[in-house]
Formats: sequence, C-alpha cells, structure tokens
Amino acid sequence: MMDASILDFKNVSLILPSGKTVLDRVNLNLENHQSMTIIGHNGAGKSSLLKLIVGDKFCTEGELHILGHSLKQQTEKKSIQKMRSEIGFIHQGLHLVGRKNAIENVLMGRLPHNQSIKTWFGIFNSSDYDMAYEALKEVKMSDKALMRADKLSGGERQKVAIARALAQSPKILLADEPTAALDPKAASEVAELLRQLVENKKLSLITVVHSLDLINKLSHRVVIMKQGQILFDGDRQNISPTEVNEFYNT
Ligand SMILES: Nc1ncnc2c1ncn2[C@@H]1O[C@H](COP(=O)(O)OP(=O)(O)OP(=O)(O)O)[C@@H](O)[C@H]1O
Repeated sequence: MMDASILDFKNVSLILPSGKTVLDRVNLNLENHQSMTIIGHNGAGKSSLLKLIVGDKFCTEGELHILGHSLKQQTEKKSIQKMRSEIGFIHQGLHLVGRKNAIENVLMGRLPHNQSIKTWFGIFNSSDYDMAYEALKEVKMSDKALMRADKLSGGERQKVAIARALAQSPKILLADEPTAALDPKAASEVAELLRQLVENKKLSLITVVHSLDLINKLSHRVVIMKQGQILFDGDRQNISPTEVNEFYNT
C-alpha cells in the first residue's frame, strides 16, 4: 500500500459456515495516528471486527490490509506474527496472570519481539525489564511493580494491562471494552489515561465501547455498527446524543 493507511477494509464480509453473516460489506479506513471508537448493540459484530484486525479470523469476502499486510486465510503465519507484534491488544475482562506480579505481566508484552527460548521460562534481558518498567511508569503504576496482579484493584489491573500493550511498542492499540469491569470513577480514569497515552505517543487507538459517555473521552471519530454493517462513520460532533440514543433504542 502506498498511502498512509494502517487499516483498510474494502467490502469485507465474514460469513460463517452456518451461513450467518457476521460482517456485511464493511468499508473502513484508518490513517496513521488516527483513532476511532466503535459502538453497537450486542452481536453487532464489533468483536469479530477486532478479530479480523489481529488475524484471529479471516474475511470470507473483500480485501483487508493491516499495517501493509494483506490478511487472508492464505497469508503466511510469519507475516501475521510480524503484524501482531505491532498491535497491542487490551482485552475485555482483564486477562492478567493473578499469581504473577505487575512487571512480570507487563513483560509478556515483550514476547512477540523476543523469540529467545529463555523468555518462555520467564527469563528476560535487562532491556526488556527497562521497557516494562518504563511502561508501568507511563500508567503511573511503577510503585506497584512487584505486587501480585490478584492483589491489585480492577482499575490498577486494567492499567497494568495497558502497560503490557505499551511494552510491545505497538503502532496500533486495540481495546475491547477496556473499562467494562470498572466502577464509573475508575472507568473515567482509565479512559483519560488511554487518551493521554495515545496523544503523547502518537499511537492509533481502536476502542470498542458500550457506555456512551466514554465516546467523548476516547476519540473524535465514532463508528456505529448494527447487524454486521456500519451505520455511521464520522466525527462525534456530526451526530447528536439524541440520535445515538435513538440508534440504541431501535
Ligand atoms: N464462531 C461463531 N459461531 C457462531 N456465531 C458467531 C461466531 N462468532 C460470532 N458469532 C455471532 O456473530 C455475531 C457478532 O458477534 P460479535 O461477538 O462480533 O458481536 P459484538 O458486537 O462484539 O457483541 P458484544 O457486544 O455482545 O460483545 C453474534 O450474533 C455472534 O453470536
């Protein structure tokens, strides 16, 4: 690809073997350093869209390019691994290893960049430790680096999950409902942290959210999905809260 697109969906559909259409002729483009927030009802296809972006699933129709890689069933595994190393995924539901401490969890973000067999036994080199510590500092959690993940609060665990994605030195950050498990105060704090990090580090952020009030915190661009299709894709100023609410109630 010659343009600055880091993500390019052209008429992308995902149809399951059962015949169910999960994504229906999706056209979506994102340029470097841009962000977007995706909203939609349960089952609209948001998580499936994220799975296509990281190569966990492949489109059955259309064309998909991510960070210059064409993604389809036949794409070489090596090419998918290279692309994945440049995408930090902050999962829904705080996927941390409870018995490991914060910095050990963050170090897992270095795995895609470090194929040494030692890393699979938890032995990382000092530059990996430095990057992990730096990432914890960025989310203001360096003082809790040695605390077990299962002793941290929900908001702190989510910050560690963000640090793990940052330690990967990603070009794109994907976040699937990053504040879903948090109380409103912690949710607002984590959303603000994500916004600042994306701005300061000039990353691209693609976030799936459920709560409408988070949209304003995370990005100007809003994508609304329904039944596998994109109903709206534009600046949040071009859609009123009433219209968004109407969409949610239909
Ligand atoms: N492997 C699968 N087998 C059967 N159905 C699937 C599969 N993957 C996705 N679907 C269906 O495709 C639709 C879209 O699912 P998806 O998880 O992408 O939606 P979503 O918008 O992320 O929903 P939620 O907000 O509930 O997480 C749903 O109806 C889901 O049941």
